[in-house]
This record gives sequence, C-alpha cells and structure tokens, in this order.
Amino acid sequence: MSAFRTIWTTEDHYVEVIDQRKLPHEWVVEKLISYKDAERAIKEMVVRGAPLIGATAAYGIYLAAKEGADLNEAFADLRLSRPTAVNLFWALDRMKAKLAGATDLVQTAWEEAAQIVEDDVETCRMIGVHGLPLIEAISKKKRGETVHILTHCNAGMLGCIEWGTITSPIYQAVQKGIKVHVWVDETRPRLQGANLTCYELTRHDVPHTLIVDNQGGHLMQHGMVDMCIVGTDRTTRQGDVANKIGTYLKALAAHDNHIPFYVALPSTTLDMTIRDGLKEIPIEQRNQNEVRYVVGKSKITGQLDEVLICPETTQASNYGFDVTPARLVTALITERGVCNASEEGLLKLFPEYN
Ligand SMILES: CSC[C@H]1O[C@H](OP(=O)(O)O)[C@H](O)[C@@H]1O
Repeated sequence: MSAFRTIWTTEDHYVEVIDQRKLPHEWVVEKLISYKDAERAIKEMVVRGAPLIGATAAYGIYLAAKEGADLNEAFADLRLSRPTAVNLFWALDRMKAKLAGATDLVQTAWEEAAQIVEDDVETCRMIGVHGLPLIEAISKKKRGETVHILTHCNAGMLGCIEWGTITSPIYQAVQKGIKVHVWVDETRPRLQGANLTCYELTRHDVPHTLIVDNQGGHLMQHGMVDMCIVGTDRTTRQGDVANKIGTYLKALAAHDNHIPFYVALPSTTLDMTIRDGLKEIPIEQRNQNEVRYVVGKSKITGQLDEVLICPETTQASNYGFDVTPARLVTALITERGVCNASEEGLLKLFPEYN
C-alpha cells in the first residue's frame, strides 16, 4: 500500500527507523545497533505510535540478542521506555514467550520481530476494510458529497508500519473514489497532527486542513464534521480509550453535537486485564519543555529550531494522554469488525478473552 514503511532491517542485519521528530521537514533515518538505541528511540519519540513502539521494542530484543546483552535487562529497560501504549508490553511479552526455550535466540528474535511487523500491516489493512463502510454510509447519505473526518494526533501509518489505524479506512475510501476531507488537529505539544498526519496525508494525496486543537468543537457545532476517527494507546475491557491528550475533549464535543466518534483499535492495543481506564491506565507525563518550546522550521535560517513560547520562569504540565470513557465512543473499528465500546462488544469479536 505505501511507498515506505516506518521500520525496516538492513543488509547487515540491523534496524533502521525514520526519525519522526524531524518530519515533515527532513527525512532522517536512524540506524539502531543496540537495544539501548531502540530504548532511546522510543523514549525520545524518534519513533512513536502504539503499534510502532511495539515493533521497535520487539526489534530491540532482537538487537539485545544479537549483541549478546543480558536479555532480562533488555526486557526490563524496554518495558520502562514509555508507560501508556500497551503494545509495548504486548510485543515484549510475545518476544519473551517466543524466546523461551528457543535454541537460536538471535534467529528466533529476528523472525518474531519481523512477524510482529507483518502482522501489524495486515491488522491495519483489515481495520480499513471494516472501517470503510462507515465512511461509505456517510458518503451515500450525502449523495457523494465530501465526507469530513476529524482526527486527533497521528494514528496513521507513521504510528504503525503501513496503512495506519485511523488512516486505513481513509486511504481505502480514497482508493475507492469516495470524496473525503480530513480536519487534522495539530495536537499540541508534540504536534503529531501538524508534523506527521499532514505529512502522510500529503504524500497520499488526501485532502486535509490543519486546525488548532481548540477549533474542533466549533466545526462540529456548525455541521462541518461528519465523523471523528481517532487512534488509541490502550483500550480497556469495558471500552475506555486512552489516547493522545485532548481526545476526551473531542469526544465530548462530538457527543454534544451527535457526531459519530470512532476509535480505530488493533487488538494489540487492547488491555483486557483492566476495566476502568480512568483509574487503571497509567498516563505518561513528559518533560515540561515539550510544552514550553515549539519545534519547527525557522523562517530565517530554514533549519529546524525550537523557540520558547512562555516566560523563562513559567513551569508547564505535560500529560501525554487522556481517557475517553466508553459512553462517548460510538464504536470500535477493529481488524475483526466494528463493535460497541463495551465488554460485550469486544468479546463478540474476541471471544478468546472470555
Ligand atoms: C496508532 S498510533 C496510536 C496513538 O499513539 C500516539 O501517541 P504518541 O505519538 O505519543 O506515541 C497517539 O496517541 C495515537 O493516537
């Protein structure tokens, strides 16, 4: 589907990723040689997005095996790289299970990490297959007029491997000739919407408009949004959804304006061990300077730069995620189909969690 992937292996059997901190202005590839490189890439958001974090951690375990590092230490360090996206822990648990009893740790880790990547590609493609009818239905209702979709942060291919989660139904709608337009929340403070979603929608020729995070409610009040689709970093057994900070506010506005609010959810982002997302999902707090400074391309030098947007002495709070309660979620779009944001809805599609 896409001209590029977000993580790949090299001829000398190492791993390369795109430094997403530099997009959309610079295409910088970072080579991961050691598991500490993978850990740092996750921590510093060289790579980000729940599924890609999981894939990077999986290859981090491969790199640990390749370099002869202490695997227990590597698992422990990678588990601490970021707390909210459950894919990280899912991927590490999958690698640990696969390596248990393996004779050739390096080869086994290499193959399992590669399989995690391929599985995500197919999972995201299927999210598109199941999400497409939702867009189609609105298009038909609008007699072919443009379907306006609002999204928050980046849950596109750059948060995954190819298709992306929220972008998969959008890309498949465009491929089918359905007219769509995407309102892209810039998504302060790291601007994943402005930097990443706009970048990939541009590359895929998807009409879109960048908006400040606070504009979404106004657009919804004035009938300019037909549906919202967002990603998730962790969804609980009862359908509570952790996603980038600000998602909850969009869900409130959508609910108030009777606009469908969908969550694109790969099952690798399910945490069926917890119910109450507000009480049980760990919310990452990141460095306050991500709020105090903005990174962008200087009009003067044309180089990437960061500028202070508040007084030197002003402190900032920087919660990375919030939790949208299931009651505000219209439905979950998964690789096995669309279901209600509830335990009953999830168990219909994923009975193995009974
Ligand atoms: C399919 S990506 C899911 C999720 O990850 C993003 O967070 P971050 O950029 O901090 O890793 C965002 O919450 C996306 O919706």
